[in-house]
Amino acid sequence: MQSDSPAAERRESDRVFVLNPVSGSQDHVDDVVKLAADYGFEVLTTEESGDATRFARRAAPDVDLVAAVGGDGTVNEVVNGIVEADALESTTVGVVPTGTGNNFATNIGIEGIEHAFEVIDDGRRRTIDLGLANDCAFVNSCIGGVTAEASSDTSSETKRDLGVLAYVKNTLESAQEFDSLPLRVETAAEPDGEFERAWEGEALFVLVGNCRRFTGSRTAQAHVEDGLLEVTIVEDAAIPDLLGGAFLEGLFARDSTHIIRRRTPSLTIEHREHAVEYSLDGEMLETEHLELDVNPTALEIAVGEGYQPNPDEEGGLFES
Ligand SMILES: Nc1ncnc2c1ncn2[C@@H]1O[C@H](COP(=O)(O)OP(=O)(O)OP(=O)(O)O)[C@@H](O)[C@H]1O
Repeated sequence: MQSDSPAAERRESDRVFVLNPVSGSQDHVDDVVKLAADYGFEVLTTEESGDATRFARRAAPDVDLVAAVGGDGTVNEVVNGIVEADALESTTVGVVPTGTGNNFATNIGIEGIEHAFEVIDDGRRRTIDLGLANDCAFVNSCIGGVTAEASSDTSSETKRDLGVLAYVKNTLESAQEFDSLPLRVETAAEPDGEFERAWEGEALFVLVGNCRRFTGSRTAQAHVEDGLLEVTIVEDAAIPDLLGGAFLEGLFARDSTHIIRRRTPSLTIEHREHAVEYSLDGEMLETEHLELDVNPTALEIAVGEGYQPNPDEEGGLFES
């Protein structure tokens, strides 16, 4: 395997922290740098978007662990760097939550900055599923149909309380009219022999969760070691329901005629006319044809004591 860094340039530490100084409220840099020095970990600070991927790609072949210090977007960049270095098997990912939403960190039981250092130092390790969208990796979710403008307008408080539903809520409240998406979504057969299915129609949003479920409630974490993605299609026809005063969280939590849920190891999403903007853990990807897969239990992560692979043993709302 080829490495970007010459063998002579061995790292100072076998754990490298990739720090995004502009994530979240941006007041975490001094604390993180001090903690890293106390623990003897190396810190690489990003200067622009894309640096976290580059730093992780270069460091991964030489180290045991690369930690993302930031929010979900930084985790996504770091994981993609490790994938590009072809170093998934030998690299653990740590997460220090200094972002705005920190959904992934919450899902894996990381409670704060100091806790993250303790977990990275000697906490549990688990291997979780890794989502792939047209060969780009994602850990939490892939979302189509929620506009980038809506994302940037959403307040941090709403984002923290509702996660991705905050964007949906914001879009519904601010948009004068909705551009529905004429989509065809094909979900593949489950490993246990369930047959494949296709859905075709006008969608408002398509939400695909690996470590994320779109109920907006306590069980917002999906089963992340089952080799499956949880797909939620919100049909255009759901708009009157969504605008009719129904609590968004409640609507997503129960069955609805216009909300389709599937669990599948892979799927394709096709737009009949033009490219759609998808958000992979908050990082944008524009394409007409999206292929989504799971690389089962491919990503080793440092998890907190509160992490549960399967948050609800009952399986809940999803059909295969
Ligand atoms: N030094 C930098 N300057 C500008 N942008 C950066 C820098 N480093 C990283 N980025 C970009 O910042 C973006 C946001 O980062 P991130 O998602 O980690 O934080 P957040 O949006 O505050 O948190 P969350 O996604 O959890 O709500 C990412 O797209 C990343 O590429």
